[in-house]
Amino acid sequence: MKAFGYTPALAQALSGLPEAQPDWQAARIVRVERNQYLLETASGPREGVWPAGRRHKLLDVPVIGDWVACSGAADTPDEPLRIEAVLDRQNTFIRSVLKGRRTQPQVLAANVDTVLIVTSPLDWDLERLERYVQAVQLSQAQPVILLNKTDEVRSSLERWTDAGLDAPVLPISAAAGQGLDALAEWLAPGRTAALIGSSGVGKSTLTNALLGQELSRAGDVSDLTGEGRHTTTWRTLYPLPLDGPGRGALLIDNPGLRDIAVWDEEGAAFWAIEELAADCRYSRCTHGREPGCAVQAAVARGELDAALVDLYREQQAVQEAPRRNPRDKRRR
Ligand SMILES: Nc1nc2c(ncn2[C@@H]2O[C@H](COP(=O)(O)OP(=O)(O)OP(=O)(O)O)[C@@H](O)[C@H]2O)c(=O)[nH]1
Ligand SMILES: [Zn+2]
Repeated sequence: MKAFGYTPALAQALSGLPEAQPDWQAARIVRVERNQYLLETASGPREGVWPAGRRHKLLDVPVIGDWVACSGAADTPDEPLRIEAVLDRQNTFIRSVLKGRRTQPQVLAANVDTVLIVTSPLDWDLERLERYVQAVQLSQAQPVILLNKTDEVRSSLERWTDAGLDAPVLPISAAAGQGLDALAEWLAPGRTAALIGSSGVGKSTLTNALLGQELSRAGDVSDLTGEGRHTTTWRTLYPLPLDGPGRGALLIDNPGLRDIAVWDEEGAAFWAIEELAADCRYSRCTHGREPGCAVQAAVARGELDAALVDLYREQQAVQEAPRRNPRDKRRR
């Protein structure tokens, strides 16, 4: 599991869960399709289930890249493991989705170290790239810009590589396999990377170049689930070959995450709010006027935009409204 990024801190997080049982084990979610999960465990891949009907917060559903605690006897390898809890996330990538007339956050991936922002000379948009670099930094991941299709460029690349972005700009050609060795600095065994970029910039071509093989995605997924080609809801975490330019890193491929248009600073900031909320005095803090609110404290310190907090609170209110009982006692 070390190749999948397992660390002693995760073992501690698991045993530190208040409800942890001695037979629980850690696993990483390497494929998600609707409610079906494929897990990487210490003894290899296993199917996993997230029990339906469980009460949970919207952002607590296991997603691709998550580390989870699972129960299930090791001597019944054909039975899916039961996902009991999501272990503390290093970060999450969240997008806003429209539910009715409101937007609400949806987690796309967790525990991403490096975000490869793919662009090309034709796709280049400095302001948009600046926004994404900032969003990636906010989520504590490292942004790396890949300027693809440089095999088509005859002039000097300086106007792109020296554009003043707060992230490295690596000229590559995914199609010709050029420039990929420069990624070595960010890709290593146990490190997780995700690809984002507009349609047509070459993300699939790059994924194939890093994997060293052509992926037939629909076929790949139906192998696991028996579902057909119409399926488009897969999310996968691929271990890249050690001897290739991906150097044994893990690559998350998620159609939702790829679409740069739907993924924004707002999502990254929501992650920051969730993290801060763990330190609020009340476990059901709404981050309004409660004493000891860590979120409002961050606003007061100027570390968090008050408007984003308002937006977040609005979305939480909508999401929690049906279950909130006014007589519920506040828990510490
Ligand atoms: N010249 C050149 N063409 C490339 C390169 N990489 C990709 N292409 C071409 O660009 C087109 C789009 O590539 P894809 O890999 O499908 O792009 P994508 O980002 O996955 O696109 P979506 O699936 O729509 O998100 C294809 O025709 C590729 O052959 C490159 O390095 N150089
Ligand atoms: Zn609070």
